[in-house]
Amino acid sequence: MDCLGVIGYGQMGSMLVNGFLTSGVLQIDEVVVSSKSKRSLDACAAAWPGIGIAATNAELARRCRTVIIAVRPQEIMTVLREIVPVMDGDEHIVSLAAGVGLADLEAAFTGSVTRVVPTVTSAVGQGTTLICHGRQIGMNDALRVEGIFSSIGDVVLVEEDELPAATLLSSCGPGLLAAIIEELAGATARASGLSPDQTLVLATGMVTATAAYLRETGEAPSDLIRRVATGGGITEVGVQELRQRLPGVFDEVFAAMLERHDAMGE
Ligand SMILES: NC(=O)c1ccc[n+]([C@@H]2O[C@H](COP(=O)([O-])OP(=O)(O)OC[C@H]3O[C@@H](n4cnc5c(N)ncnc54)[C@H](OP(=O)(O)O)[C@@H]3O)[C@@H](O)[C@H]2O)c1
Ligand code: PRO
Repeated sequence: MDCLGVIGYGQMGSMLVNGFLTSGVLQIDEVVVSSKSKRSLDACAAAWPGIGIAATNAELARRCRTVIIAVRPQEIMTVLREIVPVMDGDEHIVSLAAGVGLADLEAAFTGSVTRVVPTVTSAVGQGTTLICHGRQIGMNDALRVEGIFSSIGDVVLVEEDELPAATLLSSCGPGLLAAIIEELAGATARASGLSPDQTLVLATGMVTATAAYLRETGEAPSDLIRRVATGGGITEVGVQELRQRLPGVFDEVFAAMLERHDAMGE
């Protein structure tokens, strides 16, 4: 059987195992997991009775043709040094490590390699997984991985030089937006008698509805702003403030994050 292995049962590893098994794209006897700690492996075995548990990363690599490496970028080369010697070379390695380039991955493993950048929102079946295949990828491996990740949300293929900024938007974005929602809800609570819990419900409802409106109508954000901001009314004051300050803030935020992204692979 062509098993899929997940090395690292942390935030992403556990989210992917849950997503693939819940969606039904993979069956329980098609998935094998390894992780550093017994605690994570016990949590996995408890959540998914019958799932394959490998005692070592090398054992997982011997059992699986497709191997997703979901450890932190600083740890991926150690993992590759453990698994590559026991592999035949016709397997497919899928790296989630942000900032670790195909050149480094392909230097460690000369077979099929793919970089995948998932997003935490796939836990609720929403959001976009970015995929960038390496030079040695075959059609079957490419389609298999794209199909598996399609089961937990949208999939977009990107070139490697597009990956850093796209990662910031698709994958770091939920964290950025959560920080903005926190501020919107906090400002509302401070300016009203509403509790933080109440304003958080209002804020998440408004953000979800706004994204749905833009997606469903196809209107540009500037069109929506024109609809909301009645001339001489309230919204235009706020939008004017934000338009003055936000481009600079976001350029600075992106510059800092891109610098960190590029340093992750070092
Ligand atoms: N979080 C995101 O939203 C996100 C999005 C896109 C890409 N990524 C990428 O996904 C990767 C994982 O991120 P994460 O947020 O899931 O990190 P995380 O929660 O820290 O999980 C990393 C896991 O790796 C395991 N691990 C560490 N060394 C290992 C080894 N030698 N062998 C086997 N397992 C090992 C740890 O295992 P134990 O728990 O057993 O100690 C831990 O559970 C990173 O490369 C990150 O860049 C993350
Ligand atoms: N989460 C990982 C990080 O913050 C990679 C993209 C999203 O490093």
